[in-house]
Amino acid sequence: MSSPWDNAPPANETEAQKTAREKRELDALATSEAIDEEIKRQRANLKKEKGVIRVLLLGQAHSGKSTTLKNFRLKYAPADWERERRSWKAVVQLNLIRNVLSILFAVQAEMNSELVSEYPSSSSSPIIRFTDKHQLLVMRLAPLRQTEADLQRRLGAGAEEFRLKSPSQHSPLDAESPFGHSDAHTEWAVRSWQDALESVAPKNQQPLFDSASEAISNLQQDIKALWEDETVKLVVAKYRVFSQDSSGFFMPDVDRIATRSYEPIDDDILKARLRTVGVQEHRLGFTRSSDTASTRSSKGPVHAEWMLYDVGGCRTQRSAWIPYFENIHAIIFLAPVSCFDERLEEDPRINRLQDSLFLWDTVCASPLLLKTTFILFLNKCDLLRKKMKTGVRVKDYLTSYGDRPNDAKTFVKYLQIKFRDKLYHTQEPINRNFYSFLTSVVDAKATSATLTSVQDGIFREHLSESNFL
Ligand SMILES: Nc1nc2c(ncn2[C@@H]2O[C@H](COP(=O)(O)OP(=O)(O)OP(=O)(O)O)[C@@H](O)[C@H]2O)c(=O)[nH]1
Ligand SMILES: [Mg+2]
Repeated sequence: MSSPWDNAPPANETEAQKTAREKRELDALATSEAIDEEIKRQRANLKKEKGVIRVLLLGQAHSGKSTTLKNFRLKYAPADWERERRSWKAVVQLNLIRNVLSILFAVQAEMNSELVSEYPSSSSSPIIRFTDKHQLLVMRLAPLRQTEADLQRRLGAGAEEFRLKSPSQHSPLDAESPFGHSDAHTEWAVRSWQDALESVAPKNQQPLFDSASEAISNLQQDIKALWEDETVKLVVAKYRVFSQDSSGFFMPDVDRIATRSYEPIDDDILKARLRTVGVQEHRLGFTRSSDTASTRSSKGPVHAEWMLYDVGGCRTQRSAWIPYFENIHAIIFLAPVSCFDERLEEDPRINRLQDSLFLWDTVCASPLLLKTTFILFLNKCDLLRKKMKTGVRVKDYLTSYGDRPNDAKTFVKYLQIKFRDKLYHTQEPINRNFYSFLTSVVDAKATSATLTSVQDGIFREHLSESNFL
């Protein structure tokens, strides 16, 4: 197509025709410039998108992936963090209600067993005797079941507990086969973490007097009485109500949380448990001065965009990870170290630490990830330290640990080497970028320092792909 400037104006052009032609030409020029601008903008966007550093958070369910993501947002996206703060209220309330209902479940099971047997289950265990007070507490707290159902409906699939179907023998990447069919897609189309939070976000800045807050605050004293009761404590210990994982455990905070005006503090948000369903994308922007960004750069401030992908870690969700392996710059792999004596929720025959090691093996062996930076978080060190003090022996669950000292420090060192060796031995000996950290990602202060190192490491490795301002 010829440009409006190609043709000379006709010789017999009138003044009116000349004005009209010049207007047409000016319009055409403006349109052409607008198109050029749009192309330039799109190119810049494309370049920007190309410069995005993509980071994938991997690990089994409950390993701490979403909690790590929360730490990234707390540190690098404080405005988003503040905007979402009040939406976490519903999640914390749901976690607290689940704590109460778990206790009630155990109390009722014990009450029923009292009816069928006159004898305590073991002669060494203390005798549990209920009174009318306990019957009354069970009755008064029963409406929390309805509140749980309401909150769960508002929060969506992430708020649903995992339900065991039929465990079968399979690879750690999938319920059926590493790359084949699984029931992941049945859970795929549900709402994301952000959608879930938006659905419960307060519509204005006024305190939220919703029905859940009302119900919980009305029962504050009963919840407290249940938690502090000596007989109930025996039941909680006997049924190991909170033993496997302390995820979303808020019972000691009843006074603060079970009030109408409750607003979550940072620690509550980090502790709150909301299962990730599918894969969720979170964009983060970093601007740093060149001297801290990299020794290789002598230019001004460096701007980088990161896309963090948080995935569901449950076995049925893992096949959804594979498409994200392509073009990924870094993987942050969460391996919870306190779970060496625990079993997978979705397949109770499998030890959780073994599952983490298998999963790490499988991920390291992927040919798509040869140039990817591997960052290992040996997580839940706080829970490991507590567990080791109770005298649980690692070698009873991990025979290869042998007669090494049964303390947290020796054990995490042992795991650090085990994971590192697996990374270096799964492929031809090539230089793979590897960093490992001992973490407790519910500790925001300590995690902040770790994230600075992580950011430095990824920046250094992938600086050429970042944008320079
Ligand atoms: N004490 C302690 N709790 C932790 C730690 N890391 C995570 N948690 C808690 O463990 C629970 C599960 O953590 P998430 O971050 O939701 O786990 P996830 O890996 O995202 O799990 P999925 O979404 O199911 O794959 C949450 O309640 C966290 O607060 C830790 O280092 N120490
Ligand atoms: Mg998650």
